[in-house]
Amino acid sequence: MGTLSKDLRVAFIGAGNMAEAMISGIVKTGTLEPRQVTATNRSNADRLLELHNEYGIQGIMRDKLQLSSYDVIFMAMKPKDAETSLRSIKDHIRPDQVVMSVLAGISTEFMEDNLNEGQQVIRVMPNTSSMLRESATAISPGQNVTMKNVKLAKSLLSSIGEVYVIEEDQMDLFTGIAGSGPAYFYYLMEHIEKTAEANGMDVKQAREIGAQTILGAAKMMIEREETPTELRQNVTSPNGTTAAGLDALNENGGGNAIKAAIEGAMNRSKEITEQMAKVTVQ
Ligand SMILES: NC(=O)C1=CN([C@@H]2O[C@H](COP(=O)(O)OP(=O)(O)OC[C@H]3O[C@@H](n4cnc5c(N)ncnc54)[C@H](O)[C@@H]3O)[C@@H](O)[C@H]2O)C=CC1
Ligand SMILES: O=C(O)[C@@H]1CCC=N1
Repeated sequence: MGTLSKDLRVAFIGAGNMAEAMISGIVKTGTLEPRQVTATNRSNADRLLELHNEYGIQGIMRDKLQLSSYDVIFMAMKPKDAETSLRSIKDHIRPDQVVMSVLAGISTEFMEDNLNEGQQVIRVMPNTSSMLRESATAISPGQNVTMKNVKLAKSLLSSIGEVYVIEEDQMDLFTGIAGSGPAYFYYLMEHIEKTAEANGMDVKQAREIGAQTILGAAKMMIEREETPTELRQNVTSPNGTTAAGLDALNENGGGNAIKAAIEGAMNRSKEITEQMAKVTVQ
């Protein structure tokens, strides 16, 4: 990916978990210098100071933020605050500035409807592994965005992990798999720890062992040619321990639970889109 300009300036509106994960990835990889990044929120000055102390970035209260001096403006508040926030920025930005939203369920159409005609927008779905440069991030460009700014988005976001340009109608599914996905693995880990502890192992040791096992399996799927089914079969000896484990997983609805989790998150993303459309119509 191309080198980013030392003059590029990026603002995060909303300074919560997702903004921090992205800021950490962007700054700690040296992709942008801390002076190029600003975070803002409505009223929590302590939080802005915390981000300044940790990453060296600027923390500026929302009413003091000079929006016109940023090339990229990340919307990183909750989806319910999207409409008010978009409307509050629309008359303070130029069409050549690009608004990138990480908000689940907020469509490029919704962004464009709540900003001025011709505004460049990109819908982004990262995950919190951005913090360690391991996000799986999707982007879907809006209708006014230039190729130059799509390239800029790819360069900037590749500093926090892998970037996929996808059709926007796949964004809800992507959110179910990757945006929400880390939580499924943390939930899995919580159960590994509980089970290990109940069977006499130290929790800290169980966490290390479980995490190394998840990491190893993820690397096998990325680096090897075999399909997940082949990889699973390679672990599973006839009448062995894995077969017993997988039988128990299936008897307890393991496969269905994974499908339900992804579709549950996907459907919630669609529902947010529908709810927001109703809000705008009223
Ligand atoms: N947490 C995650 O794993 C992911 C979150 N997202 C999206 O990121 C967004 C933020 O999520 P989190 O960081 O987890 O939430 P959070 O609750 O940790 O942070 C939200 C932040 O927005 C601020 N805020 C709210 N309204 C504002 C306004 N009008 N102006 C300025 N700041 C405002 C809040 O003060 C807070 O700092 C959500 O829309 C979510 O869909 C997307 C991908 C993954
Ligand atoms: O739970 C949520 O709504 C956000 C979006 C994807 C991950 N976290």
